Amino acid sequence: MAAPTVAKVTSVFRQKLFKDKVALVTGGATGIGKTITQELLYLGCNVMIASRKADNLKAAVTEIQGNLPGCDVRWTECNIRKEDSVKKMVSTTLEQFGKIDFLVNNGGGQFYAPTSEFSLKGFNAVVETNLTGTFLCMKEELNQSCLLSFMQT
Ligand SMILES: CCCCC/C=C/C(=O)SCCNC(=O)CCNC(=O)[C@H](O)C(C)(C)COP(=O)(O)OP(=O)(O)OC[C@H]1O[C@@H](n2cnc3c(N)ncnc32)[C@H](O)[C@@H]1OP(=O)(O)O
Ligand SMILES: NC(=O)C1=CN([C@@H]2O[C@H](COP(=O)(O)OP(=O)(O)OC[C@H]3O[C@@H](n4cnc5c(N)ncnc54)[C@H](OP(=O)(O)O)[C@@H]3O)[C@@H](O)[C@H]2O)C=CC1
Repeated sequence: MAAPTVAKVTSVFRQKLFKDKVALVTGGATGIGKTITQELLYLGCNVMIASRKADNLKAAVTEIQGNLPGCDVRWTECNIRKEDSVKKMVSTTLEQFGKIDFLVNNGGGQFYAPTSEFSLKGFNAVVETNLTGTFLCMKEELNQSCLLSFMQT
């Protein structure tokens, strides 16, 4: 007897619950963001993933398309710390998909170090990414389109 096929992507929610919705996921090429992206695709969303590293984004799109054949996942480069880059990310997504229903503010991170050894430049990089970057994404989404925003950082 053949071994049962194990689904690579599943959800506790009904498949196609978000049919034809559009989601924009920052940091969607890696880690938690990639997992969120795949669940949204499984639920029927079309998804734009965005972050700084084009190589990561391209590799993620290829991997995800292998896991979920026929899904519509695309990528665009963006540094969420830069306002012009965020504006371009949002306008590119709207040009390609026509709307944005969900914004997932997943892009971000931190350095692991004792406070005594943490440089001000490093601290500022974390604040500019997690706080300012998330603010810029939410502001631009609200100005150009978005209905719902999920905070994570
Ligand atoms: C503490 C428990 C938390 C548990 C919950 C959270 C878990 C997680 O977040 S899991 C991991 C998430 N992923 C990451 O953190 C991935 C890496 N993070 C990023 O890429 C973030 O965007 C970033 C904001 C943390 C980094 O931004 P980025 O602009 O890419 O940073 P730079 O490389 O340009 O560095 C800026 C500046 O900071 C200096 N620096 C490097 N390491 C440290 C350190 N340990 N402490 C202080 N400062 C550090 C770095 O040297 C740069 O300065 P210059 O070298 O003078 O340019
Ligand atoms: N793992 C954990 O235990 C926890 C994680 N978190 C948060 O969840 C989120 C995802 O973390 P995780 O999946 O673990 O880590 P990852 O490092 O895999 O994900 C971080 C993502 O953020 C992107 N990113 C970082 N800086 C920028 C930027 N300036 N502009 C655009 N994108 C950026 C990275 O892409 P690129 O480098 O290509 O820009 C990367 O894809 C982060 O915000 C993290 O702080 C929160 C609590 C716990």
